[in-house]
Amino acid sequence: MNSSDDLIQKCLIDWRIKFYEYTRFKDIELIGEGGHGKVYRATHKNNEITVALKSFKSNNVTIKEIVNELKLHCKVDMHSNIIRLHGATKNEDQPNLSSLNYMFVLEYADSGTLRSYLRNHFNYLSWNDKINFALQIASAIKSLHAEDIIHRDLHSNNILIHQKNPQSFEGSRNENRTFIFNKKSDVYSVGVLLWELSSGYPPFKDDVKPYQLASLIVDIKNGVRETHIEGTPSEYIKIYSECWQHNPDSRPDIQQVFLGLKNLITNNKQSINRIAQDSNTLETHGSTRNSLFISDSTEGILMQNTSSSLLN
Ligand SMILES: Nc1ncnc2c1ncn2[C@@H]1O[C@H](COP(=O)(O)OP(=O)(O)OP(=O)(O)O)[C@@H](O)[C@H]1O
Repeated sequence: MNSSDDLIQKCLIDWRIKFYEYTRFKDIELIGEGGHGKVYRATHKNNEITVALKSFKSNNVTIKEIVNELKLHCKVDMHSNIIRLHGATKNEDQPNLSSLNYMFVLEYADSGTLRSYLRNHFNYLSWNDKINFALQIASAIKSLHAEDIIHRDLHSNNILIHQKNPQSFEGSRNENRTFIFNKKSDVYSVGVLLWELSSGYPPFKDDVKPYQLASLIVDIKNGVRETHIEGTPSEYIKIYSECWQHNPDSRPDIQQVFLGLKNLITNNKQSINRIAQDSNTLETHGSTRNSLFISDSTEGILMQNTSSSLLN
């Protein structure tokens, strides 16, 4: 055992993180790769639960960063919209590698990233679904900020969908970034995500050819923003426009964003009830009305971890 092993093992003990024997996993299959290393899907032999195993490339990540990421996961592990850390494992099949053959054992999200989900399913989403997704994102960031954790890298490829519920899953590991990030930077990113939920695609998607990138960045710094998508509820526009204000001090905090979205859902439900009542009244007078403009699927937030309704 080397000193890196010692550090990780100490962290597992201190933070009461469960260790799983690597041999207890079967059907291990590569499903993705990010800056830090590869991600595999696997099934635990005892209980048939599917998990994600996240590995680390020794060149790209330091032990300190891995230990920090473990601690971050532990701090926010209670939130249903943040991918749960089940524990850690170690791939002993590769004894020549450094201790970075440790892997995280994570909750598995079954429906890909938010960006790909929007690409494939946008036309099937009601406004209620979109606001519901927005609320879940705000709720996850609210719980990070409550622990004074800043995400710093929030975008639709960092949010995974599990049975239709978005789970924001990555605390940022990059401590050496040049930019200074604060909670209001996350709020800006939430504003951009809310716009993406209204459009189905990331901002300025047609303007980001390499030769246009530099001028686009200057434009954005000068306050240029995407145009609103027709049909977007005005209260929703107000929320994301406040989030992406140029001056960070003018942006709301995440709690305010969360409450704004929650009110929007409550108001929509009241509209639905009103329409349903109108509809009943009309039916008793011999006419029919099929005009529910928002499907009532907000239970997704309440029914986390059930097969029909959950949100990375
Ligand atoms: N818990 C998970 N469940 C299902 N798929 C996952 C999970 N974690 C990661 N993936 C898949 O693996 C891909 C890469 O994940 P990773 O965490 O490396 O993303 P990244 O944010 O691009 O990387 P980094 O944070 O290192 O820059 C994801 O885009 C996703 O498709």
